[in-house]
This record gives sequence, structure tokens and C-alpha cells, in this order.
Amino acid sequence: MTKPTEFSSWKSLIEHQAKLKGTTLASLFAADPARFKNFSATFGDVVLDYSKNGVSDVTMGLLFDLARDAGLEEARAKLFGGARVNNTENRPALHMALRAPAAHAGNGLAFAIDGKDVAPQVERELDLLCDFADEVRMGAFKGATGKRIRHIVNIGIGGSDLGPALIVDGLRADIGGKLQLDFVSNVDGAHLDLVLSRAVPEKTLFIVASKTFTTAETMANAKAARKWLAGKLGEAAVDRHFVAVSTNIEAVTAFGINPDRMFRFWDWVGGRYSLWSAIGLSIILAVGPHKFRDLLAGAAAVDRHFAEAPLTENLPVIMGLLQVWHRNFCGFGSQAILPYAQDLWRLPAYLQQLEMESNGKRVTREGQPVTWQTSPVIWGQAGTNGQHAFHQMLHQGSEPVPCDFILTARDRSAFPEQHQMLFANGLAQSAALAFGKSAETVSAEMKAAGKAADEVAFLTPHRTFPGNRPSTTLLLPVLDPYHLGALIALYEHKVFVAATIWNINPFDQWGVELGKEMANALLAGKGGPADSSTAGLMALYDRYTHRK
Ligand SMILES: O=P(O)(O)OC[C@H]1O[C@H](O)[C@H](O)[C@@H](O)[C@@H]1O
Repeated sequence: MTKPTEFSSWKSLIEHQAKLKGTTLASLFAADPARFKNFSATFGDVVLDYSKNGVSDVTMGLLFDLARDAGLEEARAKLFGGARVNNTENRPALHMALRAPAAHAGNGLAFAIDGKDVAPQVERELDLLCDFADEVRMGAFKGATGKRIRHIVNIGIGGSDLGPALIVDGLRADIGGKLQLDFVSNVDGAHLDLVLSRAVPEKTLFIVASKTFTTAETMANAKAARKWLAGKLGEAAVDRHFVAVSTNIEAVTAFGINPDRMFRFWDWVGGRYSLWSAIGLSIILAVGPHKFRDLLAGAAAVDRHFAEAPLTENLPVIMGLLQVWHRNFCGFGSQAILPYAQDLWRLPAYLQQLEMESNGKRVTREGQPVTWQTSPVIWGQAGTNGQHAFHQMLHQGSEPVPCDFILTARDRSAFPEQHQMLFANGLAQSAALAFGKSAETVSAEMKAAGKAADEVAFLTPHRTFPGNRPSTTLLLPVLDPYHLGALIALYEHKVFVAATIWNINPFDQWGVELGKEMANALLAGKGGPADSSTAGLMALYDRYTHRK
């Protein structure tokens, strides 16, 4: 396998970047009055504006060459064709099949593994999920004491938590208000404590969500919740207050959850790509089957766009290539995710798993060490909160941080008059990052305000904004199920594009295993800690907890 650094396009990009160094975003905009039009792309009514990145036609041309050199089109065909693209676990990655069913308009794409269509099992499970959700939402499914279920507690972690939690908050405007939803992920008893302190056992339904059904944190929380419920309502009540979502029927049965109350998915759905599967049960309960199908439809439409649109107009391709440009050619180590939508406040955390668990890899698909950078650090927070916290660093810090601004045009809150302010802030931030404020302007302003010459001289560098800091804006007409589904699918495929250029497998996560093993060994007291730091901290733990 050729290393990406050996492609002629990669080498040309290095030379090209060196030449571009003096070019500013201000000069690029000044030279091309149609820059917004020329450097934006659309998927339906979703707009990707990448004009405020330091790229020219030549840059984009070379990046598309790089995509071709890296075999992106062939890799994409393999992904959609159900090939075992997760080569270290010998599995396909067919989360797109979960959103293809024709029942919600579908996208006309067919998905098969080893020649076997997966649609029938996907549709069957989706129907079961939707029927169950309807029963709960309409009150036909009751708790053990005959009371209606009013509170859903999803117990899961990682991909069995972040996606559903993101969407349930993201679609707050679509939730009827009949059900309260909570998510317990952390093994810290404080998390379960917090949620159970506001739960009424007779009206609470627990979803134990775990692909493997062996994840230690989830099992500990599920056992504690079960004990809590059995303590309040008796052991027999567990049956009507616990459902499971998993691929592991044996473990679900062993835990004591009725297999009739288990919803399934398959090993070809990665944890961080699973919100579209039965892992989305909490979403279906929150917004109802119809809107869940709209969410799937938005993602399905993006799948088709990614599969079929030419590279130069393909949003996930452009997003992935820009990430490669910033990471490998500009040397930027992190990327900020800035949703100007409070309901998307969990998006940075969700994308941390999607991007960093997928592409935080140091060996190639073949197991050779990479000699190029892979995933940047992903971080961020909902605007405008971040502006009053870390934007100082974005504007004047020592290293530029490429930012993704996610904006919505139409507001669905009860206070729509504030939306204009939110939107204006998002636009202002990306423009301020791009164009800054020169020392000349700063000192002229201070002089005009009557400041003394020595004060002007002293403060000018502090008040200068260098500008030329890249950002991309994704504009959604509105935050509804369809557009949120589309947004997430855009990022999923973007991650695949970057992984393909970097020649890494984005679908495994071996890096999470060692810590799990070591925690288990410490808990079991096996062998004792080998290093003085761990041993010293353990001894203090014992002393502080008065065990010794
Ligand atoms: O759904 P589960 O099997 O419980 O897994 C939950 C999470 O834990 C694992 O350690 C992985 O890091 C994640 O990719 C996964 O989503």
C-alpha cells in the first residue's frame, strides 16, 4: 500500500502550502468577489460554506487529486458494498443500511453482506421498536403496578449513550413533553444517584443499552438500577421495567432481562455509528416513530449524496479533505466544533467519539506505523457560551484552530426574537477570525478616541486581531429530525474520507482496551500495581477510605 505522503498530490500540496503562506483570507476574498459562491457546496437546502479557509482553486484541485490517489472512490464503493472494511475485526460497517428502509422514503440504495440483503432484518427490528415505542407513548404498556411509564432512563456509555443523548436534546422541540428522558453513563454512582433521585419507580422504564452487554460501567449501573427497582417494587417488577438493546442475547438473558423485551442490532453496526439502530430506542420514545423515520431519512439522503455526488460537490468529501489540509499541510493540531444552537450542546462530545475514536490511530490498515498526523483534537461548546470562555484563544492564541460553525436559520424555541442575536454572533465570530483587525485600525481608533500616544503604542499589540484563522460554516434551514439526521451523517462520512486518505481503519477502537484490562486487574487486586505512582495513589486511596 502506498503511503499517502508518497503520492505526487501530497508532495504538490506541501509545495503549494509553502507558496500560499503569505496569502491571507482577506486577500483571497478581495481577489474573488464570488468567493462565497465558488467555495460553498450544497446538499439540498444545507449549505457548506468553506470560503473562510485558506484554500484556493489550486488547493482544492490538489486535494481532490489526493482523494483520487488514495482511492477514495474505490474505498467508498467497498464501504457501501458491504465489504469487510473493518479489517481488524473482519466486519463490514453498514450503518447506512439502518436508514435505507423504503418505509421512510429510503434512498434507493441496497445493502448486502456476502450477497444477503440486510433490509428485511433491519425493517423487522425497526417495526418492533416503533410498535413498542407507540405502546409506551400511548400508555398501553404499563409498569408492574399498572401505572403509565413517564420516565425513561437509558443506561449506556460511549456509542450507547452519546448519540441518543445528542439527538434527544437536539430534537427538544419535537418532544411532546409526556416523557422525561435521562441518560446514565458514568460509573460514578453520583450519575445514577442524580437520575434516580428524581425517578418514581412505578413510572420508570430502564433501557440497558450495550452492543456487547459486557461493558463494565453499563453493567454496574444496570445492576444497581435493578437492585433499586427490585428494592422498591419487588423482584417480579423487573420484567416490566427493564428492556435491553444489544447484539448479545446470551448476556441479556443472563442479566435477567426477558428476551422478548430485547431489541437487536448487529455486529456490522459500530458503537459510535449506532444511534440509527435499536440503540436509538430512547429517541423513538422521545419523538415518536414518525420523526425518528424523518431522522433516518435525512441521513439516508446524505448517504446517497456521499455515494453519488462528484467529489468536487460532495459535502463529506470536502469536509474530510479540509480536515486533512489543516492537519497535514497547515499543521493545526485541533479543531473546534461550535454549534450555534443550544439544543446541540452535546455535539462536541458526540463528535469527540466519532472523530477521535475513529481516527485516533497510529498504524495503517496494514499495521505499519503512520508517519503523518491523524485525528486532530476535537473540542468545543455551544455558541455563544464559548465566546465568553475560550474564543479569546481562538482569536489571539499562538496557534490557529480551524472551527466548524453550525448555524440554523429558523428558530423553534419559545423566544425566537433572540435567534437573530445568536445568528449574528455566529457570523461575526467567523468573520472576526477570518479578517481580524489590523494594528493600524486599532491604533487609529484609539487615537480618534483621544488616547495618549504611549497608551496607544502599548495597547495596540494586545488589541490587534491577526485574522486569517480558518472556519467552515454549515448552515441548516432549521434544526428538525431530517436536518439533524443529515448533519450527523455528513460528519460520519467526513470521518471516513479522512481515514481513507490517512489509510487507517476508522471502525475499530483497540486503544480503549488496555485501560479496561488494567482497571479490572486493580479491582481484582491481581499482582498489585507495578509502578510507584499507581501504588502510591492506591495506598492513599486506602488510607483516605479508612480501609487500612
Ligand atoms: O455498547 P457497548 O458494547 O456497551 O460499548 C460502549 C462503548 O464502549 C467501548 O469501550 C468503546 O470505546 C465504544 O466504542 C463503545 O461505544
